[in-house]
Amino acid sequence: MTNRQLENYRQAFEELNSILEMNFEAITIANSEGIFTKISKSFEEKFGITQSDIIGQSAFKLEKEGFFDRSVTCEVLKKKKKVTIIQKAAANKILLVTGIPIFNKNKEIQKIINISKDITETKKLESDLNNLQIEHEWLKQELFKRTNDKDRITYESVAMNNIVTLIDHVAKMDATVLLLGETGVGKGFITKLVHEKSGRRDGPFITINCGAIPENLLESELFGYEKGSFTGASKEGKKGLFEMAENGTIFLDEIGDMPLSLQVKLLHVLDERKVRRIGGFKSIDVNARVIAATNKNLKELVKKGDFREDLFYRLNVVPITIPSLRERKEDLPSLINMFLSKTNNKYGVKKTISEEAMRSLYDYEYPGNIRELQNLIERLVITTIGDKIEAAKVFDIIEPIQQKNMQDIIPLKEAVEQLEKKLLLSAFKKYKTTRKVAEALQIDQSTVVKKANKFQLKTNIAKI
Ligand SMILES: Nc1ncnc2c1ncn2[C@@H]1O[C@H](COP(=O)(O)OP(=O)(O)OP(=O)(O)O)[C@@H](O)[C@H]1O
Repeated sequence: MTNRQLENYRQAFEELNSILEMNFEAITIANSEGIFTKISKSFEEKFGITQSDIIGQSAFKLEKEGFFDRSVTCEVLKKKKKVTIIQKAAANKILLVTGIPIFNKNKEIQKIINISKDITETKKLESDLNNLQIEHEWLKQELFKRTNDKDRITYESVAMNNIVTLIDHVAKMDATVLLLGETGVGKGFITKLVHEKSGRRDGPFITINCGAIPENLLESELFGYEKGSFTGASKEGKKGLFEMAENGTIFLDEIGDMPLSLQVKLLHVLDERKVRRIGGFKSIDVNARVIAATNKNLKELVKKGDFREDLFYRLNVVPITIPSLRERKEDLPSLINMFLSKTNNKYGVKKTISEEAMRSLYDYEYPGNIRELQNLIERLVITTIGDKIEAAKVFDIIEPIQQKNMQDIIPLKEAVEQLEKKLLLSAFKKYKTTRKVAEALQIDQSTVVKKANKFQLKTNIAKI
């Protein structure tokens, strides 16, 4: 080698070293066996890895030991070409590494130069952006749902969640639904939901309270009449509600109060899917989904002969029992907040509820269920002078109601059952398990389970 060649090599070596000393790129160099021979100063500084950690070490060994999750040097040696990968390295760093093979004249890999860029921050930003995009999408959907469904169903309880799941499923089928439950639990509300979730949502939603209308009027309302069919009938005749509900849903509220004579007619309409107006001879096709509701025990009415058994089975295709508010107190806080915000909006005020007031609202039994809660919140908002509804105000309203309820004369058996149910509820709230409840009430555990089932207490009963 001439002096000049030697000098050229020395200069090239110095140039390479000064590149490696520069602070902008993190570089490592490995030989044809994947052993690291050099690392740049910036590599040391950026990733806190010292020469002694890596020089003389095999990339294969470091990969195996988990020094980094995958090695670009190994991949270049395998693929024999330039490779770019994302690598998880020490100190939770994420690196974008490009490995460039340097070939000798026999086209064998002589060295591999790896250039690493720290993209930890970029990756984090990318993941944050991704999360934000998901959140944004969710919020958009939620906003859409809320603006398109102003009277959204509010619940937290497992019992109501099961009902909503069932409704989602049943709504799409055209089956008759029978809603059962105490007054004010939301039977009408749920019926509307079934209609809105069904394929009939663009059709009419017709409601009739079968208990509030005199028998002869109810008949003409439901089935319509032909002109001149009775004194006082309009000259043109009138369409009945079944006809008006064409392609939609008809909600027969308080079905338990429907007079027996009309029950026969209703059964006929349900069986034949045809209706005949009063005074008419023509049968008119009926294409309406029927949803019925009652707060009465239909089986008892059947036993007493007040409700037709065949109609009961005809309606009881999909029975859904909505539990009372007492049995799903988990729903109370969100219902209270929802009614509070609705009432605030209605009256243009911004009342809040103190924690203690919230607790007293929670402890109340709500014989009138959600309707009573709704009215109670409205009364509280209207009668509270300041901005905060306090417990004293709640008691002002609740206590007289409670006293009134106590004064009601009801059959002794019913009163005893009410007390039993109340006791069981309080005991479950406190003791959680049937064993402890049985101990506290000094009865058998099997009696506790039997009574909890009888009263449909949807407590998460742990049978221990
Ligand atoms: N889960 C709910 N979320 C929000 N509002 C509800 C809910 N359930 C019921 N409501 C509201 O409570 C009130 C009473 O409900 P609804 O009239 O449907 O009860 P009901 O069981 O049909 O009563 P009744 O047997 O006396 O006819 C309504 O104003 C309804 O909008």
